Amino acid sequence: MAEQFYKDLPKVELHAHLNGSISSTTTEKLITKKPHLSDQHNMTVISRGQKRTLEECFEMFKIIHQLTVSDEDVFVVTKDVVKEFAADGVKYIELRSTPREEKSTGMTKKSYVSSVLEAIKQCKNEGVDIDVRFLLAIDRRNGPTIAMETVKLAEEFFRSSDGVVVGLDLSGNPAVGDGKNFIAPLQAGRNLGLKLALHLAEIPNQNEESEMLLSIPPDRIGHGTFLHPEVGGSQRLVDTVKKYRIPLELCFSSNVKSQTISSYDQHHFHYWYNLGHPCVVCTDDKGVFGTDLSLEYQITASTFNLSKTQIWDLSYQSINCIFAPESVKSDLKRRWNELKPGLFTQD
Ligand SMILES: CNc1ncnc2c1ncn2[C@@H]1O[C@H](COP(=O)(O)O)[C@@H](O)[C@H]1O
Ligand SMILES: [Zn+2]
Repeated sequence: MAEQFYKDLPKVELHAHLNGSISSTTTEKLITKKPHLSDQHNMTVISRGQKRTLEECFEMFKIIHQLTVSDEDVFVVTKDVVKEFAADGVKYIELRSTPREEKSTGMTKKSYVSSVLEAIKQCKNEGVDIDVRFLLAIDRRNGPTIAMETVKLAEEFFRSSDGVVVGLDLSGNPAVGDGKNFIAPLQAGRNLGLKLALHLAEIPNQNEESEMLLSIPPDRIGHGTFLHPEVGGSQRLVDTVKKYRIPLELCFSSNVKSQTISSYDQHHFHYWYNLGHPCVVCTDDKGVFGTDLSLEYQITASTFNLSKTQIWDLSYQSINCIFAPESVKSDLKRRWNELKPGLFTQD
């Protein structure tokens, strides 16, 4: 549990996968309806001090996906996840999720997205204090044809969701498939006005793929762990990211627990933060990695010795990286400034 300062700090969450963000309370709720999966419960979260390989994490997602197989499941999960982020002091979130179909329950990719959006709408109507936007995710293991279908679906909801659907994500096991196959669908999405948040260089030795994906260019980068030369990336990749000033979504617990990074102090936050490059602290999968955004900010502060003012600035700067329009950014900045005095008179 994070200290009160980090909980009270108003925060923006820009990298959260819906099915990776399910809390153990919600998992229990889902398992009650699916007793045959009851022995899977402890398979959905990596406990404190434990680690897995990234490959093992993707096995965990297969188990979690068995728990969310109907529109009702997706609706329940979205509502709970949104409320949990709000309770943690997150004021603006961009959730992302891969539309899935399930013949046995009649769930289609379209109804999946509708269920997510309905849950978001209900949270708003209930007065939950958080602005929620949504990115449709492309899972790289499903290939470019499905990716193009996802872009089409995103386009439909982009037009009809009153600004809630703002873009596309490229994710999934980075060791599967080739990123260059997704350039065309991603570019098509971009031409439609959808913003792009792409997982990039989450594992080593993907310089060629990273270079191609950066040429689009994306609006934000997920992880970017192996972009810089010190870890086998290249100066050219760094220069491209700097040239376009593409913000990085950084997820400490995710990278350490899935072992793409050996320890917190080795995290590439250090490299990019020292360059003055936009860095956004995120959770990735708060359920799987047993974390929340407050804790991720606290880890950032304690690992890199950042003052409360520096942490405040980090949170404030993240507002510049959201996909919602400028007017939303101004509103959030006003909100942050209103909350600031209360936060700094506590000690
Ligand atoms: C740990 N690092 C990661 N790297 C890449 N992709 C990840 C990921 N963590 C999650 N996902 C992606 O998000 C899906 C689960 O949420 P949704 O079913 O879409 O809501 C995973 O199946 C994977 O495609
Ligand atoms: Zn991710």
